[in-house]
Amino acid sequence: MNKSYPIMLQLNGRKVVVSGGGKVAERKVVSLLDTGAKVLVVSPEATEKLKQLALEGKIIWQQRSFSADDVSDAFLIFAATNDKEVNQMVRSAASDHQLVTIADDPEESDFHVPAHFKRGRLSITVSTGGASPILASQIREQMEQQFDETYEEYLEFLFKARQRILWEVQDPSLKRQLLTAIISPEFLKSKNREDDFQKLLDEYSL
Ligand SMILES: C[C@@]1(CC(=O)O)c2cc3[nH]c(cc4nc(cc5[nH]c(cc(n2)[C@H]1CCC(=O)O)[C@@](C)(CC(=O)O)[C@@H]5CCC(=O)O)C(CC(=O)O)=C4CCC(=O)O)c(CCC(=O)O)c3CC(=O)O
Ligand SMILES: NC(=O)C1=CN([C@@H]2O[C@H](COP(=O)(O)OP(=O)(O)OC[C@H]3O[C@@H](n4cnc5c(N)ncnc54)[C@H](O)[C@@H]3O)[C@@H](O)[C@H]2O)C=CC1
Repeated sequence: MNKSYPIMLQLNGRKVVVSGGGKVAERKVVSLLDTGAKVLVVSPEATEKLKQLALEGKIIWQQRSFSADDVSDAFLIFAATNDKEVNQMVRSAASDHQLVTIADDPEESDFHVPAHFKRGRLSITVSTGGASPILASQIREQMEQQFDETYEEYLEFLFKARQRILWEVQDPSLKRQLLTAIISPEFLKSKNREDDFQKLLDEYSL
């Protein structure tokens, strides 16, 4: 049974330590870039991409082997070296309250990274609980087709329209009706969402 609990973490300003600088480390680091996390990569070698990110000041790369005190004030920790013993050393260096993921040991990890993508405020994540990362990746690709770029603007519209409904409508059932109406395919496809929304509000004299 999969007992894991899905959450969206706010990492802004938090320290995230990645041990290892290979392709797995790179994939995890790239997906951390827009979170505002302070990413420290500790690894004797790094991919070209990681080196470039370090040069641009987007991450810090310390070119050396992992040492236990690297994780002392980290919020999230990725053990992503190709050395099982080093990865276990990272696990042992962390305290119980720190969140650790070990690239080659899902059972001993506090969290897994799901396949994911964003369309503005919409975030879609897919987890197979370690059964098949490739299936997770494939489902993510299918979802990317279904929820294409148009969703970014649509979500902004929904956000603003919802705020207005919450402010202006007192009656709970009308509120629900309007909140449901704005997610209809007509609004998704409309070229004049704001006008259509205003017309809808006018119908109810709002
Ligand atoms: C448990 C988990 C822990 C974690 O890393 O968080 C984990 C573990 C392992 N992955 C392994 C292999 C591969 N992982 C990928 C790809 C991804 N792996 C990701 C997540 C996760 N991988 C977590 C579970 C997620 C879930 O199942 O829901 C994704 C979704 C997210 C990301 O990494 O950002 C990203 C796709 C991103 C995307 O496309 O969207 C590929 C495909 C490729 O590289 O193209 C392969 C090769 C094919 C294969 O082996 O299946 C191995 C064996 C290593 C070895 O052989 O030594 C282990 C260890 C083990 O299973 O023991
Ligand atoms: N969780 C996942 O998504 C996946 C996990 N894996 C597993 O992840 C691990 C890493 O895979 P890759 O990135 O492909 O390997 P890689 O060989 O490309 O990179 C390994 C990195 O670890 C670094 N390293 C080695 N010893 C170190 C030490 N003592 N301290 C700090 N860094 C050290 C190396 O310099 C190198 O940068 C493997 O154990 C593999 O089994 C592989 C594929 C996917």
